[in-house]
Amino acid sequence: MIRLETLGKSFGSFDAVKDVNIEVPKGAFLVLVGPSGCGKSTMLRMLAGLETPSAGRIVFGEDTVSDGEKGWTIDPSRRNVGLVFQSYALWPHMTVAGNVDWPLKVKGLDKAERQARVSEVLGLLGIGALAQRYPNEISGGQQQRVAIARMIAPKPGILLFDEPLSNLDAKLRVEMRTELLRVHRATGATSVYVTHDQVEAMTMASHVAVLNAGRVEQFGPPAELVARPATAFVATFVGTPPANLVPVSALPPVLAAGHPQGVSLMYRPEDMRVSAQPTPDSLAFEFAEASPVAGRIMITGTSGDRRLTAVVDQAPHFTVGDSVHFILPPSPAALFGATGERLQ
Ligand SMILES: Nc1ncnc2c1ncn2[C@@H]1O[C@H](COP(=O)(O)OP(=O)(O)OP(=O)(O)O)[C@@H](O)[C@H]1O
Repeated sequence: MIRLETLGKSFGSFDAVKDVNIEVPKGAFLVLVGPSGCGKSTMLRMLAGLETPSAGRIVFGEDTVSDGEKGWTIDPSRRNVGLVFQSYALWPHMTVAGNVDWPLKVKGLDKAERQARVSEVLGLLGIGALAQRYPNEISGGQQQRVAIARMIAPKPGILLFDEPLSNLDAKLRVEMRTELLRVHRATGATSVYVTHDQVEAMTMASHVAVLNAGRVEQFGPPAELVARPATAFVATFVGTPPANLVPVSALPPVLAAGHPQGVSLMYRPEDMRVSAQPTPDSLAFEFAEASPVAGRIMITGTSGDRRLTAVVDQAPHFTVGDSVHFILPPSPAALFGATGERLQ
């Protein structure tokens, strides 16, 4: 179990992480997701013990491992965590087996135990055949597997991942997601995974925390975040594609009627249709692109810095720059207030 209680971290007067309250059970796969600079890495560094919180507490199981009020934190090497970064940071002068063996040596295991564990984790990651190669003799994806093998070898209770797949190409990234989940399950450890990629977050997580400017906007299972976003930020951040948010002032009069000023209305892409001709319930945007998604077509339009997307079965042929009329459903899927809070 990992519990974060009113956790905060300030750098001078700047709050990088503020008032975070989260609890996940043992074996959970928690994903911290949010835009660049929202505080994800700072949270992970606090979990790893590389950074002391300025406020609140971090509790692993029954043990408080960091206390912001008292200003202390248990050393990274003594908190039973494994950490994998975006860069693999393998030791270039050691073989694959040597890299994975190193933390076991540090832990003081005897040679027979170490050999058995190295071959077990290399097997788990499917890289047993690479044991005697050096890091510069294997691919980026293989190097990342070695980094993960090295992390799990000493059997940490908590696995921490900081954007571990972002250096890999798109296809390998998708494969490695499945691999990582398999490894996570095989170890029985609780994992915390940082990414700015919401698709990665939604496909991997048992629990997601969406961060924005150092605060958790919403915490819950991925399906709940998509079905019932708590804030306008979450609504436009999660989902494939994310939902559309339209200020009431931009709506056609027939749809704006009855809604208070200042609110924004959420429309799901799959509830919208597109037309080459205007209708009383449509919004005119400039056609930007059409792309196939799971047997359907995703149409994107732009207007200044605003975007709308619709996912439809059929659409007229548009070329870039054409007017595309997005037909909105009679009722929005949700309503958000001026400061982004959910109204209904
Ligand atoms: N040592 C530091 N001193 C001052 N400010 C810092 C320090 N470390 C991080 N910050 C600031 O705290 C905020 C959060 O940074 P953090 O690295 O946690 O964000 P992130 O969500 O991981 O971003 P990214 O996805 O770009 O890595 C940023 O505005 C960053 O500039």
